[in-house]
Amino acid sequence: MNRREPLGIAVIGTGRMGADHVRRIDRVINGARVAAVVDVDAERAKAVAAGVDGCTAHTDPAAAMAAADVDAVLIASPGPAHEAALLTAFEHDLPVLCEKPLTPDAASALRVVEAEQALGHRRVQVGFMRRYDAEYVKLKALLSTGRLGRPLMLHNRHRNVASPPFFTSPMLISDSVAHEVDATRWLLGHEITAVTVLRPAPSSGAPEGLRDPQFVVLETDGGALSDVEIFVNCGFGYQVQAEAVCERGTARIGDGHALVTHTAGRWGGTITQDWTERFAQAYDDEIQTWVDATRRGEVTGPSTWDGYAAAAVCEAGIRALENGGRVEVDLAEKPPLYR
Ligand SMILES: NC(=O)c1ccc[n+]([C@@H]2O[C@H](COP(=O)([O-])OP(=O)(O)OC[C@H]3O[C@@H](n4cnc5c(N)ncnc54)[C@H](O)[C@@H]3O)[C@@H](O)[C@H]2O)c1
Ligand SMILES: O[C@H]1[C@H](O)[C@@H](O)[C@H](O)[C@@H](O)[C@H]1O
Repeated sequence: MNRREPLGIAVIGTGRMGADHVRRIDRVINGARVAAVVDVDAERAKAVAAGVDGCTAHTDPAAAMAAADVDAVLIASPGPAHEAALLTAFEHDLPVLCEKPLTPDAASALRVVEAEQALGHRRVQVGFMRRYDAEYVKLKALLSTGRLGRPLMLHNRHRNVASPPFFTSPMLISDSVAHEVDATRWLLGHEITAVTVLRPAPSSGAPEGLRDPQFVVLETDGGALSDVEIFVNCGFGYQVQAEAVCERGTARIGDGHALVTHTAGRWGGTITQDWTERFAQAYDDEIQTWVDATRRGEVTGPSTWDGYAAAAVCEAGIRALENGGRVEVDLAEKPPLYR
């Protein structure tokens, strides 16, 4: 498809992320418009549609996808609703940007992989936006030059101010560490083969019963280790940091030192408070890249396979969290469509 018209996008789910993507497509992105929004909460869908010229509001994803002016779909409903929306998009053979996680577990993610294979071509980009963040892109580029030698370890820190009320202990892995799982696979070009989850005493700042923080160790088929401190009720800020330790040096991102102040006997800066702030540019670049590729008739970026691989690693991580110890990742064979 080499399009002159702006791409008409249906946004499924108009909560925090979906509404932000609607604003982005409407005001920031070139070559696209929000043609329809969908939410099981009809009032929410209507309120979001009301702010966008020519946008219709729906409660049923299938009705929106069948609309004549819908050319592509952005899925931003909760993870458990993704599989149904993806399969409906495949019925209409529509290009999709699906927010992470692709689906919440490996079996459903594999069903999506199989359904896309049955179509015979890639249709999905998964919303692992770190691949579009300027700092992650620089780190990846540096590692790719080989100047620092072979990466031996990655140290990751992922901290949220507070978790939402529905957050469970396994979701620290499937919803949050999923980002580091993808970043590790992408930065190193390795598959993750085993996961160990260590459980320090929960923070008194975490809701009763939530295992927060957790310390996750990922082993890769290239012999590297990637550790992740996940702490979703740290209380003070949104921090995402990564340090690569290589044979001849280290490289670190995410210190947030863009602006440092010195005043009244102190020095300091500010800490971002959530992902919409920290990754604003990454989301813009992610969606623009998706729109541009879709208008050229191409599919780029993290694939359904990447979404499945992350789900399989997270599933092993959840078993490691529940039973303690180390759990090997059970990964299906990679189909030719994704090689
Ligand atoms: N990439 C990132 O950094 C990032 C950040 C936050 C959230 N997310 C992802 O975005 C997605 C949405 O998260 P959120 O924080 O916006 O959640 P949210 O709870 O704020 O919003 C979800 C919305 O989807 C609606 N919904 C529920 N089931 C639906 C269905 N079957 N069809 C249509 N709408 C439905 C809900 O009514 C709600 O309005 C999740 O997959 C989440 O993991 C990604
Ligand atoms: O769904 C959100 C989102 O993916 C954020 O990027 C992450 O920092 C949060 O931990 C997670 O709950």
